[in-house]
Order: sequence, then C-alpha cells, then structure tokens
Amino acid sequence: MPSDRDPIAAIATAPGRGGIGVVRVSSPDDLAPLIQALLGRALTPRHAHYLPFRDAGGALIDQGIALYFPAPHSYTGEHVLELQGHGGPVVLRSLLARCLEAGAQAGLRLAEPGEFTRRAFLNDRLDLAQAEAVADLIDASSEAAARSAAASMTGAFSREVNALADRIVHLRMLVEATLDFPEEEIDFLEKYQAGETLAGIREDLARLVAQARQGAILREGLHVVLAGQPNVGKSSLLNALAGFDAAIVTPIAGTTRDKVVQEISIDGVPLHVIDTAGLRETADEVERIGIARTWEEIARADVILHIVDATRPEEELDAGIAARLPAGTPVVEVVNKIDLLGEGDAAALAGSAGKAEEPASAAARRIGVSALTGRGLDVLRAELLGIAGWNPSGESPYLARERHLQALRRAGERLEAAAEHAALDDRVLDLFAEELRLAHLELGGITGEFSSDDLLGVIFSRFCIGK
Ligand SMILES: Nc1nc2c(c(=O)[nH]1)N(C=O)[C@@H](CNc1ccc(C(=O)N[C@@H](CCC(=O)O)C(=O)O)cc1)CN2
Ligand SMILES: Nc1nc2c(ncn2[C@@H]2O[C@H](COP(=O)(O)OP(=O)(O)OP(=O)(O)O)[C@@H](O)[C@H]2O)c(=O)[nH]1
Ligand SMILES: [Mg+2]
Repeated sequence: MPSDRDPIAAIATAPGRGGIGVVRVSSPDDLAPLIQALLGRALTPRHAHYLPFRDAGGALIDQGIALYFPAPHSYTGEHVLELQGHGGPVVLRSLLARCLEAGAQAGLRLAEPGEFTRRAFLNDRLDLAQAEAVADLIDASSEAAARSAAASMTGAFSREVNALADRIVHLRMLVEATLDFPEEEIDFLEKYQAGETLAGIREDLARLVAQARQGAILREGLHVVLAGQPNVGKSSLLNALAGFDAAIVTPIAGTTRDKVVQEISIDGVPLHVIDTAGLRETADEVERIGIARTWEEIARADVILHIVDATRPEEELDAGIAARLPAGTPVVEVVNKIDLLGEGDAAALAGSAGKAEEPASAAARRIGVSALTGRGLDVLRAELLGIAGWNPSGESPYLARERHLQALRRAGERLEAAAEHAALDDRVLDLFAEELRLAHLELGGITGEFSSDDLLGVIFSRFCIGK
C-alpha cells in the first residue's frame, strides 16, 4: 500500500524533449544519505550545485544542477532533492532510475499523479483550493484563466472563503452561548443584530459566487453554436470570429456537412464556437446525418446564435427553427449580410443589441452583422461576453471549479434557511445555529478544512505525474 510517508520520486517536467528537465525526490525522512549515495558529497541547503550525475558504476549520465531543500522549506514541506538535467526523455529516465536504485533501501518509490502537491496539502503548505489552483494554472488555456488561477494559488480565493467562514463561526458562537441561557433567547437576535450580520454575510457570499462563476467560465469556456438555414453565412461568421478560414465557405447551400469546432477567445474568455450543417429538409443522406448532429449540438449549447439572412427576412423556415430551439438556452438572432442592405436598414440592425424593436421571440436578441465586412461583430462579441456573465469591469474572477461553486451555493442555501428561522415569530434558535454550522461545513469543504480521503484521491489523481 502506498503511504503518505513513503519517499517518492518522479520526473517533474513535461515528457518529451526540452531545454532542461527536472527529477524531484520528496521524503519525510532525511535525504542526506540518498544525496551522499547519489552525488558522493553533501549539498548546501538551497544552493545550486553544478555537478556530474553518475550511474551506480560511475558512468556519466548527465552534468547538471542539484538543489536540496531541507524540510520544511520546500514545495512539499518535506525534504526535497531536485536534479536538473538536460531535458531529454532518456536522460531523465536514467536519472530517475538512478534515484530509485539509490533510494531503494529507504523505500523510495515512483510518485503518483499529484502526489507532491498532495503532500504540500497534507503538510499545510497549501489548502485544497490552492492545490486545485496549481493544476488549473498548469491547465489554463488563456491568459485571463492563468491570471485568476495564479491569484487562487496564492490564496486570494481561500482568504475570502475563510473570512466568510470566520464570520459565520463568530455568529454561531454567539447563538450557541445564548442557547445555554434560555431566558436570553428571546432578544438574542436584536441584542447582537444577528439579522443584519447574517444579511451582510449573505451579500458577500453572493458576490463571491458571482466571482467564482466568472472563473468557471474562464475554466470551461462557453459553447457557442452557430445554427440556421443553409447559406445564411454560418461558416463565414465562424471564420470572421476566428480570424482565419477554419471552415469551408461556398455559395452552395449545404456546404457544411459535419460540425467544425474552433476555439477562440474574446478578451481572454475562451469560447468553443461550433459551426454546423444548415437546417433544411433534404433527401441527401450525408446532409441528413449532419443536420441530426446540428440538433445534438444545439441541445448541448450554452448559447445559440441563430443566423438568418438579411436579404431573406421573415422566412417561415426561420420561425420554424426558432420554435424548435431549447427554451432554457440563450439565443441571439444574428442577421447576417447587412452589407447587402441599404445603409438605413444596415445601420438600424448593426449595433442594435438589446434595442431590437421587434425581436423574433421574446427570448431572442437581434444583432445585425456582416461576416463579409466585419460590421457588427464587436457588438456580437460584447453580447456573447454579456451572456457568459462576463463582467470586464467587475472584481477579479476566481478560477473556481464546479465543486467550489456548488459548495458556495449550498452554503448560501443554509444561510437562507437560517435567515428564515430568524424571521419566524417563534424563533427557533437551535435551528438557526444548526444552519450556520452546516454553512460553515460547506465552506470548510472548499479549502479542505473538512475533507475526505476519497475527495483528495479524486482531486489529486487528475494532476500530472511529477506535480
Ligand atoms: N525548480 C523548481 N521550480 C519550481 C518549483 C519547484 O519545485 N522547483 N515549483 C513547484 O512545483 C514551483 C514553485 N513552488 C515552490 C514553492 C515553495 C518553495 C520553497 O522552497 N519554499 C520555502 C522557501 C521560501 C523562501 O525561500 O522564501 C518555504 O516556503 O519555506 C519552492 C518552490 C514552480 N517552480
Ligand atoms: N454579402 C455577403 N455575403 C456573405 C456574408 N456571409 C456569407 N456570405 C456568403 O454567403 C454564402 C454562404 O456562406 P457560408 O458561410 O458558406 O454559409 P453557411 O451558412 O455556412 O452555409 P451551409 O454550410 O451551406 O449551411 C457564401 O457565398 C458567402 O460568401 C455576408 O456577410 N455578406
Ligand atoms: Mg457552412
């Protein structure tokens, strides 16, 4: 059974060729004997030593830099040795094998994915949200995502969560103290302005949820599906948004058969834009399959852009499509090819987001664009960010995970229940206190103050090896 007390080793850098590569060892026990066996000398803590790395027979493997971080001043909080060699896969595998051989007697084994960071968590170097942010920083697909992961990694998100938890605990302490003196229960809420305090906590929690939601958008990206009749310019619009020819465009209706997915980013917010086969009745077998896939994409979309042709307004077919779009998904009606309209009509449509005089349906917003000239695309981009809930001037987002969002929401529900108890005529203080306790538990789950071994297993197993 692998244990959290075993010495562990792994290649810490990405597999493949690179300028340099790192093998790292971490152990709760003194690493001096391993260092002596490996390098034939002692290392000055936290100093870079340029040394030959040799195999057991004395043959040279590489010439590199060795770093020794004695506990607790290391990434894991344990004793850590780093061998920084040249970044070839064979060199690094040989270095790792040499470490495992030299450390065999001490029980040195290969690290599991995320095990270094798991140790950092177990040794209180990082809390759980910070550890998750390390993985999110590595996985970040945009600058904005990386920036907010870095903020969470240094504890900005955790501090907000902890501050809320502290305020809940304080309030709970006051209630629990009062519960011991039943005669004081009557005026507890007034005496400590518990109602106002609770309202303030709930307000700040709601703000944190909003910031976390923004982060979730950065993490996951928004799935935007371009749908509409053939030839309205869906593929042209994809290309215009992407800035290059990702999809084939021709004057022939039915050009796009299979979906085309393109990752784009608007102000650092990642979007997965999906171009689809035009929707129409057709006898063509291939096209029919494509259209079935279009509907599958529509069902999965976060946002649907229903593209219509400005020169073919009010088409029955478009009304039919609009009626079939899922009710819960935001829809933007994009009127394309406004370059073919007179200037008056084009101007009325372009830049008219939200000001549509007669939107196609109550739910749909209408924006005029030209995929050809680019007119109106900025308005469309802003609209997409708005639908994503992206608030560029808002407070910095936290790259929260679904796990965090759900815990925050559940904490919010507990506080809401507490507020309801407080508002009742026959105030039930012990129920009030219990809801506070449960809200605290939810927040503590985010930072790992309360966590199960199963949860840790799930979280760290998704890390890369060597992290
Ligand atoms: N070479 C190398 N680069 C790396 C890492 C590493 O482990 N090795 N990291 C990780 O994977 C990240 C940096 N994380 C680290 C976190 C803490 C400490 C550390 O030694 N902390 C001590 C000393 C702090 C100080 O000197 O002020 C401490 O906190 O006590 C080192 C790296 C990114 N770059
Ligand atoms: N004038 C003008 N023509 C456009 C515009 N957008 C697309 N077109 C033209 O409309 C035709 C169809 O464009 P596509 O982008 O292939 O249309 P689509 O909706 O992807 O069509 P399917 O893949 O067949 O469903 C092409 O000839 C484009 O050049 C536009 O904004 N203005
Ligand atoms: Mg197309």
